Amino acid sequence: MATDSWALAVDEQEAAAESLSNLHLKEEKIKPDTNGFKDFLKFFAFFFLTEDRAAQSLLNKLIRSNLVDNTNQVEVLQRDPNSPLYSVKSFEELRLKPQLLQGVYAMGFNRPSKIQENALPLMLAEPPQNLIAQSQSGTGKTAAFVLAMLSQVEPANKYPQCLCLSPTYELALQTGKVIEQMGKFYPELKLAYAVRGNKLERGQKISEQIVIGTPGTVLDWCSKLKFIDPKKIKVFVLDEADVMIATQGHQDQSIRIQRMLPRNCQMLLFSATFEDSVWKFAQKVVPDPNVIKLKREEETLDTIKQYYVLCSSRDEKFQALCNLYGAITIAQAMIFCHTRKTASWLAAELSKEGHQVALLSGEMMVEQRAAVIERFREGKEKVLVTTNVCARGIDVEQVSVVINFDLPVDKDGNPDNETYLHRIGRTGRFGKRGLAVNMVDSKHSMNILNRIQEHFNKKIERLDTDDLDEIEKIAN
Ligand SMILES: Nc1ncnc2c1ncn2[C@@H]1O[C@H](COP(=O)(O)OP(=O)(O)OP(=O)(O)O)[C@@H](O)[C@H]1O
Repeated sequence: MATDSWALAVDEQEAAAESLSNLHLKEEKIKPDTNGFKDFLKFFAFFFLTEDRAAQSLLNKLIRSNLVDNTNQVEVLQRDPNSPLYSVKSFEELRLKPQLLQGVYAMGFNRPSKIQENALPLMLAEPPQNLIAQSQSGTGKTAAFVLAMLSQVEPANKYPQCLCLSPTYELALQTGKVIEQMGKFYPELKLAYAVRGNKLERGQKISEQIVIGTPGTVLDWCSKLKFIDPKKIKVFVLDEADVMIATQGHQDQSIRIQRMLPRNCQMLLFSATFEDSVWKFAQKVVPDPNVIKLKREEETLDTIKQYYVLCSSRDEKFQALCNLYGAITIAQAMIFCHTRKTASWLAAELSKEGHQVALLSGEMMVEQRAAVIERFREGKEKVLVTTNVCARGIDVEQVSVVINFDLPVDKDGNPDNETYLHRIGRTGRFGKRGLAVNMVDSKHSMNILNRIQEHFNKKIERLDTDDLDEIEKIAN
């Protein structure tokens, strides 16, 4: 389970429990049905966990304007190991149609990203090859398959030839935007969205050459409503496979769509992660695949100075935080809390002290979260208080200090080392030095801190006034 999902689930459970206890106050005679409540929580957690993956993915897309750097090697497993392995260092080498090359350059792409170097020649080969590709979010997968689709379309044929599945309506719109941008100099090329709410007349046929949509609607359009003739599809893309299979029903619908396509249709599947379930699904929908993988860039703690501060209550932790701010100048800090209740309390207290504070938490709409992150990036706020929703995948270069107001724990109350790494990995990026301060307020949390130290085999020192000069240099 993704740890950020866990934090969301914590928040949702907290909210659910609260609203339920309010109900009990009003209707004292009604005894809670504890089993029913547990089922309700399970449903709640499941709903938010699956929703959360799609929301996180959308958030990443909204706040990202650049490629994510990755110096790891690309691993390529070819279907036919005897055929030469091609990779390209420039877009010209791909012999794209001039309108497309123009579109690529207009987007500001000078050269292919690491994953694109290998994926593009494979996807554009003659005959086109099937591909399963995995690389971390932001490494250029979307741009790669969009280019592949645009290259294979015959604009003169006024029927769907490329079909792309996305896990949600919002993600489909984002990919659609990339298609529109890249195909800007190709006016005869049209795109249709097969998403809920997009109602067409019965008996109508779609003339757009590219269709992007969610599995349920695409399935209806291909089978029941017959808006699309699946036998004419040349390229089938399954995007965000890891997010897709987290939603119930999407897996079956995708497989049913895939079964309707012609045998020689090119099948492409993309995913940011490759757990077993994704891999099994990928093999079901992509026959005879080539496989490309790019390992995630490892986060390390080498450039981060870690300290802890001993307190005895939440108020004392807050006081310690104020003392820290009083003692040193901190350029920009991210503060992590376990629940959104604590996060909003802390944000309010810090504001009262005169800090410019931004609050980011799970109940916000993705667009709102993206706007908060953008403002923080621009330096409009100097402190960002958040829960785990924000622990992953967000690059805010100027963050010099990360504060764990609450240490990260999993659902059983054990140290959550992965989340610790992701949280404090927000600082000390790109070779710069960073500072992490952990607030410890009980024997239990001291024990958690000790276990985190052991796990990473890195000493976390107690913060002492003698250290202030040293940490000021990092924090400012
Ligand atoms: N060759 C390139 N040169 C410069 N920028 C690029 C290149 N390819 C993609 N980008 C840009 O990098 C960002 C990330 O690319 P893209 O969205 O394709 O990644 P992704 O791997 O599909 O991410 P996600 O998994 O989140 O969908 C986008 O802003 C995109 O415009």
